[in-house]
Amino acid sequence: MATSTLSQVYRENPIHLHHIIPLDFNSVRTVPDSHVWPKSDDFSSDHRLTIPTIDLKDTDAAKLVGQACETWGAFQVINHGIPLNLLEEIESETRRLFSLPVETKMKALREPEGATGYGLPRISKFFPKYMWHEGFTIMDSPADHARMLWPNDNARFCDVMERYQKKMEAEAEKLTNLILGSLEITGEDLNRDVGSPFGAALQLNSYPPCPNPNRAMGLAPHTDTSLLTILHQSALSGLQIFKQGAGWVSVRPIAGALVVNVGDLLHILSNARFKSALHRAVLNQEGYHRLSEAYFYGLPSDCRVSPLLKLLNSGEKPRYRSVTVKEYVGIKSTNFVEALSFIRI
Ligand SMILES: O=C(O)CCC(=O)C(=O)O
Ligand SMILES: [Fe+2]
Repeated sequence: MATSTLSQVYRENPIHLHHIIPLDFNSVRTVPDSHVWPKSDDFSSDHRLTIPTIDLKDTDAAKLVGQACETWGAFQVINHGIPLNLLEEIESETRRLFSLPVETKMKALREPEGATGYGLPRISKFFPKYMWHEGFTIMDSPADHARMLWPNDNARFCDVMERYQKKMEAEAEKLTNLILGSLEITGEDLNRDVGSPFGAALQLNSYPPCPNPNRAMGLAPHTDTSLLTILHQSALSGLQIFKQGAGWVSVRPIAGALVVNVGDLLHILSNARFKSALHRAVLNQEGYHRLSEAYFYGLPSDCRVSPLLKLLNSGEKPRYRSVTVKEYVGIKSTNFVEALSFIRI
């Protein structure tokens, strides 16, 4: 297998254990002070505005995804070709994992310098308060951690995760070609500039029922360090995208749809034509357990990214200097949402 994009870099940027171990969410009746976020933050989003939903069978799909990436940095897709029963399977295996007793989940805890396994979101270290979130990260095969969770009964989990990653890889490649196609850039142009193959990670997210969802944060605002991210969310709203001039906008769950968002790497390659979407997840108000599965489609750590040659040849001035993925992930792991401005020309 190709080296995973992030695993080497994470090894060089270890995280302290207290930023890895999630709370035992079942054992608390009130939100502990460590998890209370400032009241001033408004978690609601009551306007009707939302990201576009694009039918991939539409003959105009390339144009529509291009527009959505320019104006929102995110959109939903239907008729994407991922079988509905696979979406149901990934959700039910995600639920099975997070429903395990906390002592069992702790057996698969991510190592301080590791990239995969159970734990808090990596972005926790940037915030003074903890998030109401537990996650499980997979790169390539989940077998090692799955064996710690289910010593004798992990075949189904591994099978679903592996099939899902394969389908997502093909879907992500198709979407990347469609998005770049809207700029008349082909897969070959991309390969010439950045090389291949791609690197990826699958992140399972769990937002347990919260005694006071208005004072706790599911997943704090961030952009993804991917080319693009494909997210499947359970039938509960929670994901919000920040839109300049409008504020936080909710992404309504549509049964069978997938959410796609532009990550920082595509932002750089497109010379900021496509915007990496600032997004967050708020908690369910009715006390339901929300789940999501995010597939990060990125580039291996030694790839060099800069605005694509074809754009520059057409007269655009580069807005970002060239960086390796490894270097960019390092910049992001210290500067977080400011990372792009550190490489701006
Ligand atoms: O759960 C969600 O809706 C968002 C997840 C997300 O942004 C992520 O995993 O990076
Ligand atoms: Fe994200």
